[in-house]
Amino acid sequence: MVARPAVRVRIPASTANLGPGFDTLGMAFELYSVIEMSIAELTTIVVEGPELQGVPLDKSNLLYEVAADLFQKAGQPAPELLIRASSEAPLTRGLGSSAAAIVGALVAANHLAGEPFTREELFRMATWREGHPDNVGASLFGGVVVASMPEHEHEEIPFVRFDPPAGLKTLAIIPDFPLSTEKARNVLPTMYSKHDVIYNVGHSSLLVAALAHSRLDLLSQAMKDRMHQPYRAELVPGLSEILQEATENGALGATLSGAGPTILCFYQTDENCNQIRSFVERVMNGQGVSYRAMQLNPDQLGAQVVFEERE
Ligand SMILES: Nc1ncnc2c1ncn2[C@@H]1O[C@H](COP(=O)(O)OP(=O)(O)OP(=O)(O)O)[C@@H](O)[C@H]1O
Ligand SMILES: N[C@@H](CCO)C(=O)O
Repeated sequence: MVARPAVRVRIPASTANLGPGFDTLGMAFELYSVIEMSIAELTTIVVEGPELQGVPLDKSNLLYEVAADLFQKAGQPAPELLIRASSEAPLTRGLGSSAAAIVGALVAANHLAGEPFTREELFRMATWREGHPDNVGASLFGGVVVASMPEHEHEEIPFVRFDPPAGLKTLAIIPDFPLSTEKARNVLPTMYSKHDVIYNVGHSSLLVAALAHSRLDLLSQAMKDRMHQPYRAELVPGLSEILQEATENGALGATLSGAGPTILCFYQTDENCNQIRSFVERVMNGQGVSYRAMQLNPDQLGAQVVFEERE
């Protein structure tokens, strides 16, 4: 039998922005996608579980496109691939599913291609594919990642990764309706006032310092944002009320996760968590929105090759 290298990659889901750090801040969660990839005679894409139903199963699939592109960038012809994918994270909910898919396809294809690219180069490719470095940075490196977009595609993505504060817990409120990132970006203004820009620079800077130094007491102030959440509130029933009142109901801070519609509340104790759950239930029932609530732990490892074999 012909030896066919196969690789299995586990990739964490992520949140982006954390309030004011629009397109810049990301944090990874122990909520995983798994991608298996091997060279094949004919391209076949298999998806497992409920979350990935409906994605294309031909070469227009994001995973295949990203993998084929990596082989070409490495100077190798794009091979036929057998790809098997599953995801614990729902798609189009603000938990970085597209970023996890891009990162997973790059790590897997890079492995099959003989590791021609470093992790930093994969980060650069993932960032330009996704359009911003926040979710892809967190999925690739784990923990909290602060990164900014350079002007030119050939430049490295400057970033800092650090561990999330010990004891920081997250309750994700995941509405049952999808919201594409494209739609949630289209409601944003093209210009901002000097006042709002200064406001966000201040809050985002404070937030990074607070997370890096475990100053959880500062989160309620530092997570305030004027760049995207006020505009996206019209797309996410209950968001305004939760952002305004979460800290009076047990949360350290609250934020729209990425482009939404998931909302995250950070907290410390089980008692706080129960208080937040009751509060969110009142708000969402009042809005007639069905949702699920999920406790998420931070992921510290990022994308990992977990298994490699030869048939
Ligand atoms: N495993 C996958 N295989 C193929 N396509 C995928 C996969 N995961 C995500 N996608 C594509 O990414 C799209 C979702 O991307 P989108 O940016 O709208 O949402 P998200 O990444 O889940 O949320 P956010 O960017 O706000 O965190 C899906 O509709 C699908 O086209
Ligand atoms: N920073 C991005 C994350 C979603 O991809 C946004 O908020 O639009």
